[in-house]
Amino acid sequence: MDVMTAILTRRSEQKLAGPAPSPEEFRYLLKAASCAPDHGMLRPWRWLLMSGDARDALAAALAEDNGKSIEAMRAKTRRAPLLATLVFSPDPVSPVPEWEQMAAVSAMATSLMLLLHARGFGSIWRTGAQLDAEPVRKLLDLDQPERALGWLYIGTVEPGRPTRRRQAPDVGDRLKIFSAPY
Ligand SMILES: Cc1cc2nc3c(=O)[nH]c(=O)nc-3n(C[C@H](O)[C@H](O)[C@H](O)COP(=O)(O)O)c2cc1C
Repeated sequence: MDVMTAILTRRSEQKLAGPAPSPEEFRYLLKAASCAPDHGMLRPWRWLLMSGDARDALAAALAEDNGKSIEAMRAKTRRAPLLATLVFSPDPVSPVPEWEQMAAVSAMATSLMLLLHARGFGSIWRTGAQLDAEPVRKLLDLDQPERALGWLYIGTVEPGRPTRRRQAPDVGDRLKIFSAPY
């Protein structure tokens, strides 16, 4: 799949079943995604993969935080066979400002989503108010200044579902050709 097709046909997928990439395949795709632009090549991120019953530990942490039932939270964490938590691990002493480090994480994550899509996997990046909840931080073993940036839900879109090719928006009003005032 060429890059233009990958970009125009990738969509956030709510309904995802198996199969999901194996840890080895995820690692392979991540290696490529880590070639995204990254000032200082700091790679200020890490991923935590959860599948099978291991997803229930996150459900328990979410339930502990919001007081809802573990079953209700399990229904969320089991929406895809692979749950990949994206952790931002900024380098606090680097001369590269934190916002640039965050931008590098976003570039890597977008590249990964496109690579997953090109390989036949669907994904959606989900966030929410509970990312900073103490039980979640504890489960993910987050140390300051780390913070979770969300979960990539990964799996396979149901077979036969038509592609939802995007109509690329007209962004002409966001573009100006600068001409020097002299
Ligand atoms: C940082 C980030 C956080 C997101 N959080 C959520 C979320 O919590 N729930 C959700 O349904 N989608 C979430 N999304 C997905 C967007 O809603 C989705 O990309 C947008 O609607 C455009 O749809 P598309 O990805 O199919 O083009 C998130 C996307 C990004 C980049």
